[in-house]
Amino acid sequence: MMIHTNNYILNIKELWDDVPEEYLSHKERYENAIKKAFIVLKVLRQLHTGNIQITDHRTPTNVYSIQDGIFRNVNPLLIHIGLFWSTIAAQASTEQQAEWLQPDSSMIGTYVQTELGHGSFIRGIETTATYDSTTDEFILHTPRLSAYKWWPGGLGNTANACLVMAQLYINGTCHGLHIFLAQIRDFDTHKPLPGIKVGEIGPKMGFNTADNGFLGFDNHRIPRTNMLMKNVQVLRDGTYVKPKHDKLTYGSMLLTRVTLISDLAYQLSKAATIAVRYSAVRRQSPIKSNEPERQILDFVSQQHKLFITIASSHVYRVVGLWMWNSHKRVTADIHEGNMGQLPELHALACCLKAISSRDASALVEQCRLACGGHGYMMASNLPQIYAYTTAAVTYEGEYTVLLLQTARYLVKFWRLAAEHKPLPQNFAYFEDYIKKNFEQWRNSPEGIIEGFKAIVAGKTKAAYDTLQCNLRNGREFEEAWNMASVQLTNASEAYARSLLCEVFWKETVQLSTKVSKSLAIVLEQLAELYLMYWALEKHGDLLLYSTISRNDIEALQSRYEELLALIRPNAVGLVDAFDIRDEVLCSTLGAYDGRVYERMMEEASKSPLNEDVVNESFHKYIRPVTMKNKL
Ligand SMILES: CCCCC/C=C\C/C=C\C/C=C\C/C=C\C/C=C/C(=O)SCCNC(=O)CCNC(=O)[C@H](O)C(C)(C)COP(=O)(O)OP(=O)(O)OC[C@H]1O[C@@H](n2cnc3c(N)ncnc32)[C@H](O)[C@@H]1OP(=O)(O)O
Ligand SMILES: Cc1cc2nc3c(=O)[nH]c(=O)nc-3n(C[C@H](O)[C@H](O)[C@H](O)COP(=O)(O)OP(=O)(O)OC[C@H]3O[C@@H](n4cnc5c(N)ncnc54)[C@H](O)[C@@H]3O)c2cc1C
Repeated sequence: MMIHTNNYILNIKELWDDVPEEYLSHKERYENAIKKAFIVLKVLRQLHTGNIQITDHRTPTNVYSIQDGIFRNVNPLLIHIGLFWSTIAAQASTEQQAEWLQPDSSMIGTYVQTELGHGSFIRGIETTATYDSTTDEFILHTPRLSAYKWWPGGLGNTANACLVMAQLYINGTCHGLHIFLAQIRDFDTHKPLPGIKVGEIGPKMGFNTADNGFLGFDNHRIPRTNMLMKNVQVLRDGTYVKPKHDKLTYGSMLLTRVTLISDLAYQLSKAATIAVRYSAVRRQSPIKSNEPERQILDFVSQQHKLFITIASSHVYRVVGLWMWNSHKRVTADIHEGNMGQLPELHALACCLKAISSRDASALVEQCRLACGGHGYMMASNLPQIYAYTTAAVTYEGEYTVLLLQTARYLVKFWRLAAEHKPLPQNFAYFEDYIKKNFEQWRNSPEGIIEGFKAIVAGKTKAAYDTLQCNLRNGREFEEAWNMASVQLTNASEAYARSLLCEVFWKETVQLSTKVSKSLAIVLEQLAELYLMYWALEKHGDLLLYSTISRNDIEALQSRYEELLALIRPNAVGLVDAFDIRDEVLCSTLGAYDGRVYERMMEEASKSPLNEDVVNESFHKYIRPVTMKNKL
């Protein structure tokens, strides 16, 4: 069958709600979401097996973006689709993949890593997998309360299998963290298997249909062949065959961090679409007293809040794709046994995941605030987008913890520079900074990119010097590192920003040669706006570390304001170009037709509190008090 994905899914009636999700209980929300999740899964399986084919020349990610509208919240199978299968595909041996990756598999899985006691510091994970050579099995065990798995999406009620991260023990020796496939519920009855304690963790700020769960093992046995064995093996006699790189087990986190950048770009484009369209409809106060009230989008301060969101969505789309391609390249190298590029990819993924999630949540919140009171309504969908987006600052590696990973990488290169050892080309600017080869400031995108590199060098130097000073004062390395950690994270943040500016600008300039002149102008305006915005935000750092002057900053400010005015006529067109359907935006404020007030009234009429003209609580609680006062 040939289908157009959007039309096909939009026509599946059971996927679309009559009653807004906010009015459902926690349990009803899950039940509603799981019903839809299995309809979506069926479509994905049909696409995968080729039973249905799409005519819109896009990938299953098309289904992925539509599902934001279907669920409004989160698909409880997100981790099953996004992490369970991909981890098996990346880390299981060919034989294991042949057995487990069947399209008609009974397994509904999840990725079970975090514990009550440990999330960031995964070496501290306490769940054990002990090899029993007499039975050729691993024994999974939760030794204490803090070792209970806690958080995995889909675990609470849905999953019957999972990939568990546990400490591998063979003959009393701990070989560190490894991944094991464990069945946890009966495929037929769905009851937890003996030795499994599993449940749901309760309501959260967002992700309330994600079915996050807890899990404990009481000496639960699984076959030896259930350890994921592509990169590392345990043989029948208990021989341990080491991986080529001991962090290959962390590959799923790396991949998800890369994927997330594009997902956050999409969340930003949704928030920008809602806020810009609303700002074109909403009129509030005249600019000159004798004129009619103006669209709030005409206020330059409103443009300042919104155009950076449009630009940032483009930045993260471009950089997300750039990282995706790097990931593909590095993975191909790893297949060939070459691990050389893995540390760089990890360092980039860590800081870009950290900054993209932090930027995205701050900008989504900015869009919500830019919609005034109406942005506070759930029916605007901005609170839900915020709750979804801000979770990404924490999951798949907490913000600060990831920035500190990138800092390790920067400090290594700074040490090389300080010791006058050869540096890779992309860190040659460290040497320039040490030799004080400062470029004359240029008020241009290229000048700003150079300025940001100077900030990275200056902040890395400051952090490195503090680290060395702490060491000289007799601190041990880890303690000295902790004492310098504020400066180290600052250096990482600056590094991420310089990468974002450089990649976005270069990719935009290249893209501009392939599109019409009028489109190229707008794309370059957006890219320039992004660079100017951040140069102004970080002008203090530029004054500290580059050759910028006060006059240069004033000129940047003028150019920035000029860019806001240039982008204003295209603002609505730019968000329309994100091409997000009303069914996905789910927003009274952001629909294409601009019927904001009508939609708000229509949504309000769905409130159960409007079902009765007089709510029965009046008779129970209000009237006895108010009537008594009258007497
Ligand atoms: C229809 C289609 C659907 C498609 C859907 C597709 C995608 C989904 C898109 C978006 C997902 C959206 C929503 C998902 C929602 C929720 C999912 C959430 C899941 C989770 O949160 S899973 C749990 C994640 N947990 C973490 O991330 C923990 C963070 N901690 C760590 O990663 C590590 O502990 C650490 C902080 C990196 C340190 O590790 P540790 O073992 O202590 O390391 P050290 O011994 O200190 O050594 C560091 C050393 O190792 C290098 N290193 C560390 N990690 C890696 C790595 N991943 N790769 C390569 N190298 C690594 C590091 O560089 C150090 O090297 P040195 O040379 O400096 O020593
Ligand atoms: C919505 C959501 C979905 C999730 N889904 C899953 C899932 O499917 N599977 C799964 O396994 N997990 C999942 N998680 C768990 C998630 O991966 C962890 O919450 C995350 O890795 C952070 O770990 P933590 O909660 O232990 O935070 P902590 O590490 O306890 O962080 C708390 C604070 O301590 C600081 N801190 C910690 N260590 C350091 C350090 N070394 N240096 C400096 N500061 C430090 C942090 O910066 C932070 O400020 C999910 C979490 C959320 C919120």
